[in-house]
Amino acid sequence: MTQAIDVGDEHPIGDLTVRTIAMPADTNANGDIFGGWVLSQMDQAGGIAGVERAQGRVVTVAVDAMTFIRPVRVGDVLCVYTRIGRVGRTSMKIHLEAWARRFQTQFREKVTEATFTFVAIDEAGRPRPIPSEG
Ligand SMILES: CC(=O)SCCNC(=O)CCNC(=O)[C@H](O)C(C)(C)COP(=O)(O)OP(=O)(O)OC[C@H]1O[C@@H](n2cnc3c(N)ncnc32)[C@H](O)[C@@H]1OP(=O)(O)O
Repeated sequence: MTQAIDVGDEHPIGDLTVRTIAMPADTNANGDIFGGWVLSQMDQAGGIAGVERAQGRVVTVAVDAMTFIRPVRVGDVLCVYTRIGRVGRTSMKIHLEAWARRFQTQFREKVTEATFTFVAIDEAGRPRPIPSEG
């Protein structure tokens, strides 16, 4: 695979957690990809990072500062990067960035960013303490 070229001065921050392709079924009436589809990919990426950090089941409790910066189009490869932020007793903030590698090009652009809060839960769905790292 050829190296991506980031458009502008910014580069992705965090671990690449989800990488997927935007398909025609995910479009809105404008022909662009639904914001909800992108949000869903970010939620899944946050869930993966959250389960790893919390060593078990987590749920999304809040989505903050969701910003849609640029549209995603059919054929773009969506790459979601995650970074664990503040960890509380049972909850944690996960910072997410989604970048689109434009269809059949090397160019990659940041399309969305957000901070999600996940809560670690037990088998009964009740909050449980997040283990310390390591
Ligand atoms: C509706 C849906 O389907 S959304 C998609 C999937 N998500 C879900 O189903 C989650 C539904 N929500 C829940 O099950 C519950 O709200 C739970 C289990 C997440 C939390 O239950 P609560 O009774 O609110 O727990 P509690 O008040 O003890 O809070 C637990 C932690 O979450 C944090 N928290 C609760 N609500 C919020 C919020 N709106 N924003 C940020 N953090 C929050 C608390 O500060 C606490 O963090 P800490 O332990 O690190 O200090």
